[in-house]
Amino acid sequence: MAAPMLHAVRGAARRVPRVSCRCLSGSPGFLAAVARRGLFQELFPPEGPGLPDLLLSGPQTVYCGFDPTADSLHVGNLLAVLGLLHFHRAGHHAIALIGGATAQIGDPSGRSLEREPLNPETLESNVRGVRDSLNRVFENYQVLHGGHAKPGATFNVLDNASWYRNRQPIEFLSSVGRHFRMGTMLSRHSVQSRLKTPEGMSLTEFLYQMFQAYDFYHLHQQHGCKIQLGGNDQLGNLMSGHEFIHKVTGEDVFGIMLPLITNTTGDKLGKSAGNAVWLNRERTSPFDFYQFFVRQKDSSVERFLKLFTFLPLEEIEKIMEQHVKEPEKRVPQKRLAAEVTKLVHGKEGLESAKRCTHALYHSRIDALEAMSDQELQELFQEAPFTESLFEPGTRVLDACLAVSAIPEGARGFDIITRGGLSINHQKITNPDEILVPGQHILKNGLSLIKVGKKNFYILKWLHLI
Ligand SMILES: Nc1ncnc2c1ncn2[C@@H]1O[C@H](COP(=O)(O)OP(=O)(O)OP(=O)(O)O)[C@@H](O)[C@H]1O
Ligand SMILES: N[C@@H](Cc1ccc(O)cc1)C(=O)O
Repeated sequence: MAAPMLHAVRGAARRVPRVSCRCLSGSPGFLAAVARRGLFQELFPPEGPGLPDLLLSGPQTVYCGFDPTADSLHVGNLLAVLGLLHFHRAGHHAIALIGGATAQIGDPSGRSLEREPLNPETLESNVRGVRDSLNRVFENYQVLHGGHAKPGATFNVLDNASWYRNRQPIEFLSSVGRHFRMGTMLSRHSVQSRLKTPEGMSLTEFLYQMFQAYDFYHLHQQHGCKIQLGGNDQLGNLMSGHEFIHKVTGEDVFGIMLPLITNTTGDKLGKSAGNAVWLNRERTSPFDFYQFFVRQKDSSVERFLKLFTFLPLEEIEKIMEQHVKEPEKRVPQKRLAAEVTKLVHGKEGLESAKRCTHALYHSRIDALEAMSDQELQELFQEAPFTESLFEPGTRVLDACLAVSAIPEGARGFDIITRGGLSINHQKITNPDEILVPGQHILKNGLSLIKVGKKNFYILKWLHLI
């Protein structure tokens, strides 16, 4: 069936101020509460009866898009997912939109170079990975915080490839493209900054804003969606959606910008900067994920507790008061890490992260013994993993040679006698010592061999009696 022609509503083509954001903390109710956490930073457009009134009028539909340009979401994107979950808690309908179509175009916002095109297999596996990130975070949120959500709220994951699949380019350009003005599109920051570079910008990327605007329109028509969330690099795209929808329906829709999470050098955490902390275990293990938050500086931990957790602000205040008295305990960092790891990897993921922390930093044998093969490989990513048949009478020296932890001959022998070796966190100085199950070999069949300060080797013994 042909898509209906879109007509501009008479008198609706008004000009929207180019940069018109304002702080939300003065707004009433739910918006103010989330703005106080620092999560909802700015609103677009600021004038008119506005978003606060719309939210008071009943449950609304809100969306945020994620382009599957990698096979997992990351910590920067998590903030946008949390924005959606705050809406869900307040009884609204949240849509996480996977940009299966827009990822093939590539958003120029915040990028100095055009993205490489994605081949169909990579795209398919990225869509799967992003869907997995979104579903897992939502399932964990349901288990941990679902009891606080107002009844009736929904959370859906959609893919914009589903509404572009059967569109014809000529029909699309003639019905949608004619509502976009070149001057306005050219004025976007994402376009201006790229036009100044020697490579310039392709038509494909230039048109990205039209597709994101059309997504908003589609969700507005099909799901009554009037609110779009995005990091503050998305302002231009949100404005395009607002202008387009206003032109063809005469209705007002809203954009809410979230702050961008940056690293210590001020770069946006994400795929493009190559510094992403991923939400999928295959890319960042629960242990590394947990440690990322444990390592946060005192200067950012309070802000992160407000942004990345659902802890009430009063509780965060108390945690910070305790921190002033006992900073060495790093209570806020540990609480932050525990809350976010639970949300992303579930309770089991948090337990795994803690087991790995105890095994690595506190030399705890019981933690090492309880670790699965997957955890071991995640924790000692660089460590060679060797499987070997156990034979009674095997010496420490034989085990070390089997995993090439020491060189053959006198040099290897010396490393052990001079105290450079430990097995399962116990120092061993006699190369001829016989391996004893229960001591050198843990119940899970493991010997963790360490040479020097940080060279780990994992030896998994098979056929232990
Ligand atoms: N570091 C970040 N802090 C806050 N929001 C972020 C961050 N990174 C991405 N987002 C937001 O997540 C949403 C989805 O972004 P997208 O899928 O394009 O990822 P991205 O990391 O921005 O990609 P890239 O780094 O390749 O530009 C957008 O609203 C974007 O603004
Ligand atoms: N343009 C967004 C992702 C997105 C895709 C489609 C949308 O409809 C909305 C947002 C980004 O790159 O961060």
